[in-house]
Amino acid sequence: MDNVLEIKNLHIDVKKDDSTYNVVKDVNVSIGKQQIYGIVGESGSGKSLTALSIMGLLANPPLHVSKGSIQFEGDRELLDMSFKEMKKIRGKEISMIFQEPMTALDPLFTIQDQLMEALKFHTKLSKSEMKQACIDIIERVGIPRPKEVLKDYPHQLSGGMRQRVMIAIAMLCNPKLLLADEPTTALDVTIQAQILDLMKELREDFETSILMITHDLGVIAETCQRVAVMYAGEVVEESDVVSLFHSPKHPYTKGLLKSMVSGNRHDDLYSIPGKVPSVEQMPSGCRFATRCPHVMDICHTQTPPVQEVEADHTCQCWLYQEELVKNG
Ligand SMILES: Nc1ncnc2c1ncn2[C@@H]1O[C@H](COP(=O)(O)OP(=O)(O)OP(=O)(O)O)[C@@H](O)[C@H]1O
Repeated sequence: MDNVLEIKNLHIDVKKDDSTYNVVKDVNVSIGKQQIYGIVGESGSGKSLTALSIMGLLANPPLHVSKGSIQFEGDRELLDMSFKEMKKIRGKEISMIFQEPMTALDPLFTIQDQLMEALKFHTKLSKSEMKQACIDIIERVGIPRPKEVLKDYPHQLSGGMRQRVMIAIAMLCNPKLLLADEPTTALDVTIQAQILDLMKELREDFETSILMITHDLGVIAETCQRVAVMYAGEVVEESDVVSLFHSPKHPYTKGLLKSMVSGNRHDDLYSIPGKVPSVEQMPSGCRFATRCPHVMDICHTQTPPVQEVEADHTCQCWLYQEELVKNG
């Protein structure tokens, strides 16, 4: 499968006071055409920063990409593009939707104004063609009474409808890649399922690839083909979704799965002990060592290499480097 996006060795640093800390380290992710690719991890694992760096929207300063490459459609290096070049790509070729549509939609403008703004910037359609495009996309994302809804302001719509509007704006120019950062977290469970179904339909209709960012393995199971598990700024495991759920390798992934299963059963709720380390207190060696039930001496001092543990399934953990561990 051809890739629409390839992130290679991405490093993001943050400046705090007079020091520089690493927040995203050596991330490698390849998203295939029309694939839904998931990034999963707890809060603070670097998921959003990875997505923002694709859009060229990292808050710089204090954040900056210190190393790596992000190639769009084979040979277009996003990290080398100027602000002006990225502005042309954002909303047209790569779109993004966020957790809380209320913060992304402008409360002072109608839904139609906000859709028109994107069309005016990215297309040369006439006014009547633009109006029709607005009606069509609103209808396509499953909003009833499109003509009336276009005259509404964001606060007049429910949370689920606002998220549909965000998706409509994102899909308006038929992007090749949609970045979805926790798109259903703020919604109740039934609406969550509807929005995920809508995204799966749109991927097929628009032939779009989707990067799904979530802390919820349920969302990954429901929508994605491949997945990267991120912890403290690193991808600790990467594979196709079936392999991850049936044969998880990294102790962190196993912990996430255990908390998901016990959460569904409503019995003793399991959570991984401890919390993601702050950037100032990042452990040397394996970043998960302080929380890992299988921790060994080497984990505290040396970063484990990324290893292919099964076909097309990688893991960054000393447990899978037995020979190295034995031989010191
Ligand atoms: N503007 C910023 N200034 C300083 N540090 C930041 C900034 N944004 C993020 N960070 C730090 O970078 C790390 C990764 O943040 P990021 O938002 O990517 O995590 P995340 O996995 O998306 O979590 P969440 O789901 O809570 O957004 C966190 O430790 C966070 O404190």
